Amino acid sequence: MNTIHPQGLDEHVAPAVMPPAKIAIEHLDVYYGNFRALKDITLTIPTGCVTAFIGPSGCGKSTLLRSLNRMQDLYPEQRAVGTIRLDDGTDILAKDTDVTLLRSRVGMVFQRPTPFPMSIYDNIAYGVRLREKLSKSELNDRVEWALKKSALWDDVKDKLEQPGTSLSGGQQQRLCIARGIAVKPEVLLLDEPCSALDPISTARIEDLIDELKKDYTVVIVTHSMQQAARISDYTAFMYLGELIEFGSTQKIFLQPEKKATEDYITGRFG
Ligand SMILES: Nc1ncnc2c1ncn2[C@@H]1O[C@H](COP(=O)(O)OP(=O)(O)OP(=O)(O)O)[C@@H](O)[C@H]1O
Repeated sequence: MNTIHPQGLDEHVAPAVMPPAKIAIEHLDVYYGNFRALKDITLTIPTGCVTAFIGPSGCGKSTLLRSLNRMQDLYPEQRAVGTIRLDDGTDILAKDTDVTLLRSRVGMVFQRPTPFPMSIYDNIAYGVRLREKLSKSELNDRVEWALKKSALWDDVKDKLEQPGTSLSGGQQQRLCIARGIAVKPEVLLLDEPCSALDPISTARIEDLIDELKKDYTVVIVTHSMQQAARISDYTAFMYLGELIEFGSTQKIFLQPEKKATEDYITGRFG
């Protein structure tokens, strides 16, 4: 089979047995008005791994990612139908599920860095204050912890009162990741987190994702197959709203079972 062997692929050998599901998606359809953007998706997201969603533009990667913390709720014309369960049995799409609590368990970082219009410190502390009653020193510790985890502490420790928007693009994205992990989510959803970044900032975020999977389950949408190969343990290939193939990243890149996957991986379309 004619496949490519991207750099970094060898470093990510998925466990021989797939870890238990952190999130189990069953028969998921998502609609924008009458348009069915996701078609009968069934997929498990393994615990403590990085799972990448890849596929050509418009195939439904972001739609699938956004359904994992019910972003569709924010738009009346969008509708998700099916079942998505967390490992403790929480039915993510159920009407009576507490969406605020869900989003603190399943956090999201967007494509473009979106610091809040407040200080670096408050960008991190804001979500924590909403959810937990911490003393000032506990809050300071949490802010420091999140900034250290996001490899940003050394850059900002002397200017925590400056606006988040005063940072560079790459630093702002690390700030958004710090904000995401400060509330201690179980799952971190990353929607093309490097698309607005230069190669050096991208490399730092990729290193960070590698670190984060020690504590979190990470799901990432990426346009870059090289990036998927470098950082993910499992890969889901999507096409026209369907899940075509899911497996270890090694297998998807080196021995895809479906012709469409092979064609995409080898650059014949997309
Ligand atoms: N707000 C919306 N209203 C109507 N249709 C939408 C909306 N957002 C996405 N779609 C459609 O749903 C389908 C899936 O879009 P989605 O953004 O999930 O794809 P994607 O794979 O993430 O694409 P890209 O790689 O370009 O970001 C596409 O056909 C898109 O046109």
